[in-house]
Amino acid sequence: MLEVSGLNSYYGESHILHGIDLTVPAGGRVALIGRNGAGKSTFLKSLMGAGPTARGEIRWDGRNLKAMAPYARARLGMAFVPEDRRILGNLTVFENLKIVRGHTSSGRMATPEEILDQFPLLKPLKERLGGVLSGGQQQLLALARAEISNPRLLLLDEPTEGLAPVIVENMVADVQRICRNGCSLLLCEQSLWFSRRCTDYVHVIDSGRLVFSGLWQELDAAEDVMKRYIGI
Ligand SMILES: Nc1ncnc2c1ncn2[C@@H]1O[C@H](COP(=O)(O)OP(=O)(O)OP(=O)(O)O)[C@@H](O)[C@H]1O
Repeated sequence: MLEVSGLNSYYGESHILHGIDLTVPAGGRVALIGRNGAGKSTFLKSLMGAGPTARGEIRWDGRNLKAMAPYARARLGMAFVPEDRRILGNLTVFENLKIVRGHTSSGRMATPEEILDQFPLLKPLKERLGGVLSGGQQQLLALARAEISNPRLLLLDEPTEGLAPVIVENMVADVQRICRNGCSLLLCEQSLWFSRRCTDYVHVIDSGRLVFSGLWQELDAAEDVMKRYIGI
């Protein structure tokens, strides 16, 4: 479904990503893990065409996305949840969900009420302004907002950063449910605990280069990679 090959990304003169090859098949659940500054956010922003200058191939169902604006990529079914979540602070939880538009190839979109039924921690906060939610509540809302658009691929940028363990545990169940409903996942994370529960395949990135790609059990066996790039 998503095929990236030879991706190089730049901020001005700064060359951040170096020749990334990565595929997310339909129904696939893929993690990209790495330390702060390794290039995870830059990779997701490159996929969305939002920020860095990207060279190389980004294909969606075989179609090159190069000339496509971010909103057009979203309409293909890519739902990007950025690290800063972008919740609209002056709108309520309900309104934040109400304003989402689905991608054109999707079937019927869920209603905000239906989505809130899936997020029991969010449901009682329906009338609360986005700006007064806790970090964890905002992250759940960002996930609900992504799910309501009925995406084919969910792109999550460090969803667990700064969140309480109980929220993170809840989020595992939410992400697993979204994937069970047929959505593919590309998860950028530093949390190994969360990543291994949500994905089957893992890439490790360091200084803008992939230094490992394989199954989780293969990563567990690659002690040098664990020590050198993940600090375990
Ligand atoms: N807008 C920008 N302009 C210039 N350089 C940037 C910009 N955003 C990020 N960088 C640099 O690109 C490199 C990769 O950053 P990126 O945010 O992609 O890393 P990351 O793996 O997502 O880590 P983090 O968890 O800290 O966000 C870093 O060296 C960072 O300083």
